[in-house]
Amino acid sequence: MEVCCKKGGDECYGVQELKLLFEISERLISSRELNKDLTPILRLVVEHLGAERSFVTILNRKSSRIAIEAACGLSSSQQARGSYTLGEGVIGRVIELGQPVVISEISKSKLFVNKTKSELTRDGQELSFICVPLMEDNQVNGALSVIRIYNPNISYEEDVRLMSVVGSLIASVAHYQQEKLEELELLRQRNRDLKTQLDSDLQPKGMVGSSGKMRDVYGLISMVAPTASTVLIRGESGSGKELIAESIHSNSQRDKGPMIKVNCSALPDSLIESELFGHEKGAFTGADQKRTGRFELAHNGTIFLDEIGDLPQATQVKILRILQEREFERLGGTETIHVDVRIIAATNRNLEELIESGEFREDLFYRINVFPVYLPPLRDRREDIPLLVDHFIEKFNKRNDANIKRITTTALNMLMVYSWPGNIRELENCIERACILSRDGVIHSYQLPPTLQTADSTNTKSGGGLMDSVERIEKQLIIEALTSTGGNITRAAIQLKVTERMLGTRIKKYGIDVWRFKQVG
Ligand SMILES: Nc1ncnc2c1ncn2[C@@H]1O[C@H](COP(=O)(O)OP(=O)(O)OP(=O)(O)O)[C@@H](O)[C@H]1O
Repeated sequence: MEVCCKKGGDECYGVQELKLLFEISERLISSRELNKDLTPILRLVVEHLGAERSFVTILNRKSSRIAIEAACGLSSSQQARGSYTLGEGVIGRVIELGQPVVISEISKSKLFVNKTKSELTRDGQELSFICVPLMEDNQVNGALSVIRIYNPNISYEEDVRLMSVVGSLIASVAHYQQEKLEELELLRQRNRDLKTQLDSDLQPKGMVGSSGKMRDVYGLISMVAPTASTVLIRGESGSGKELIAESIHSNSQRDKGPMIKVNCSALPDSLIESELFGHEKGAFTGADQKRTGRFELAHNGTIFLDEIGDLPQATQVKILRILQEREFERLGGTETIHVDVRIIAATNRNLEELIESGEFREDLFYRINVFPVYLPPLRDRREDIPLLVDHFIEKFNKRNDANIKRITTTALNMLMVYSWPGNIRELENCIERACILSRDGVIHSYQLPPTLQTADSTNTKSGGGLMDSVERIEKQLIIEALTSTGGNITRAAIQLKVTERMLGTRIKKYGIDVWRFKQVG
């Protein structure tokens, strides 16, 4: 096949052209992000044509604005300035009319608006501007432009022809990628909407935490709440069992009915039955009036039996009967009382072990263990800590009419590494205390309780004396200042209101590695 050969030399122009187009199409086909991959393609065009610069402008159909998408030979500020309206300047006109335009000497042209504020001549030589439309399906989506040194002996026809081919390659891939991106963005948006809807549907009111483990719990709650099933909530003390019970009740069909709470471990054995089932007048010494028990009070609602593992054996039998037959008698009474009550039980004890040791009835266990919900301890869902901290700060700000704005990174880090044996209750107390201690609207690490001030979390050896505590606080303050100033000793010293020299001495004394705080990039 004979290739159109306009120039002589080692390699004829037609073969070079084909090579260029082949390389450009290969790059375009394998491109994943066109705007990133366009610059090397423009570089190839610039090199091939011996040009100065080249850039691609894209028309945004919604705003009718034209902006530079990628460039070779333009600085980022020049690129940012390259914004046109339809019909404005050469580029605006090419895109509006869908026709190529060539300006042989741009310094003499009125049409060339030079929005990018680039040089109009190069070393005293005139520059030419060649601009072709990017067409796809008879629609103009943008333009490909090249600026090269003016040479009256070169025909621009060749350049326009080559650039039109490159332009149509870019346009078809851009169009395809644009469609794919729009489709992907649409799917992402739909996914986000569904997720938000699902999260807000599932997350019970007043419950904070979006960790995977908590989302599983929310899922279980949303499934079991509308049913009449007995629920057993298991989890360590302070992990939020009562909150879960409340949300099961408020999301059930009994939400208009009462929610009665009984802490089975708080009542002595002698009182528990009278508390739960009530008593008739004269049932025992001191029972000078009839009393309605909690089960009766919970009629048409929910009863929450907290710490069910602490119930005495005799009471366990009566609860079993209620679960099976929904009936009981008051202490000292003969009348059988029927109730419509949903039971939610909770425990932080190992019921299986209690069954083994004979302290808990196996038949009752199977009756209450219909739908167990296991609440993970806080140390297993540390990602919820920042959200919980914000939640509690807001809660205490409201309650105390205070204005605590934030917690320092060091303090938050200490909360993140602590093991939280008392779970969310302990975290809540810890934040309440720190909010009271804070004097500058910020929670600092030294305002956290001593249990958190361990060698592990502060990286200091713990000691018991006053001087040890002072040193620990001093070190923490220095670390916080270095963290907030990105390791800038001058600014850290100003923040701490000490001289740089004094700060330097302390940094040395505590062996603080300042480089650790330097911001990268
Ligand atoms: N997910 C949560 N979001 C916000 N606050 C929570 C959450 N979980 C628990 N809390 C708060 O933590 C405290 C302890 O929670 P709760 O009383 O429900 O724990 P518990 O497991 O029932 O404790 P115990 O076993 O000691 O009875 C409460 O003040 C509660 O409001």
